[in-house]
Amino acid sequence: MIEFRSVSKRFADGTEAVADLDLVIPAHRTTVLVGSSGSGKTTILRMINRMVDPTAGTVSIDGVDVRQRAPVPLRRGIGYVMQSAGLLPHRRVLDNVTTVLRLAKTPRATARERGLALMDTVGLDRSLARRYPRQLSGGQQQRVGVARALASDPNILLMDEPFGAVDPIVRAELQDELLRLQQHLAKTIVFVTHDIDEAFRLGDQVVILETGGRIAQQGTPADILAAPASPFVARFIGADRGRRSLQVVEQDGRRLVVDAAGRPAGVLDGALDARPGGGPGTLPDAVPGGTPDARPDGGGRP
Ligand SMILES: Nc1ncnc2c1ncn2[C@@H]1O[C@H](COP(=O)(O)OP(=O)(O)OP(=O)(O)O)[C@@H](O)[C@H]1O
Repeated sequence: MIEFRSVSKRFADGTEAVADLDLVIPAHRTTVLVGSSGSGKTTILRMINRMVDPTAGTVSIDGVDVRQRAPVPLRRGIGYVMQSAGLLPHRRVLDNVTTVLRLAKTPRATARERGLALMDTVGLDRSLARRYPRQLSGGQQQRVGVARALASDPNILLMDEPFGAVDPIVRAELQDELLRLQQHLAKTIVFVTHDIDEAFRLGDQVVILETGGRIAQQGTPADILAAPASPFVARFIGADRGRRSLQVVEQDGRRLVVDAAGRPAGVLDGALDARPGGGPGTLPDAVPGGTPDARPDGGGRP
């Protein structure tokens, strides 16, 4: 668990990036910090691995104040992924992935094996191991960045707008990959983004920040969608513009879900009201297991 207690950060020029922040980040979950530019997200993230030290308050990991830890070993034990991937341009992909292992004097063959296994983990073909970063696509570079961050098997992974520079399709792929990875790895992930859709997709906990790192609302995506805590939050999540409202319309005998602008978002699964008398929103209370095919006697089909 990572805990911020009464944490403030004032930079030398007087900018108060974070003011009196109290925040608990649970272990083995993904917490997403989301907010507009300048709301202090990066500063909060960097106080965890001491790239920035607070001017007041304490940041602790599992009850230990991070200031009791020397910055370099602390950082080596915490994965960090940035928007630009931050790869070393003159080193091959595999060498980038194994940077931390080499610093820790891991034997060459062991580091190599681990590096290749990490490439598998993040969905990178091993044939790319000998390429240089410039010979990869933006999405592939980000995967290398994630593999490198996982190399020391850290408990904590800090991700600062990691998918901000890739196109929407690749971004969605990377988000899927992260969700898949996290199911197996269960790291404590702190993820920074501007994008509320990305926050809702990835976050077990979402923290919406206003200027000065003030928490406008924190909770699960469902909590926040169901009850935005203020007009600011409603605006931020698009609820005030009806952007989040979905409706069901009938077309060609199928029931489509459309968004506020009338764009199709999907087809409503017919299983919910397939029985006689079923209407919109009817639960399948007469069908054990949820769908006819799931009946223990196999009686769903003729
Ligand atoms: N080294 C610094 N010196 C002075 N001010 C800084 C420094 N780093 C950040 N700030 C200021 O602190 C505030 C918070 O910055 P921070 O980068 O944490 O915000 P952010 O929410 O991550 O923004 P963005 O989404 O644009 O990256 C901003 O006003 C920024 O200009």
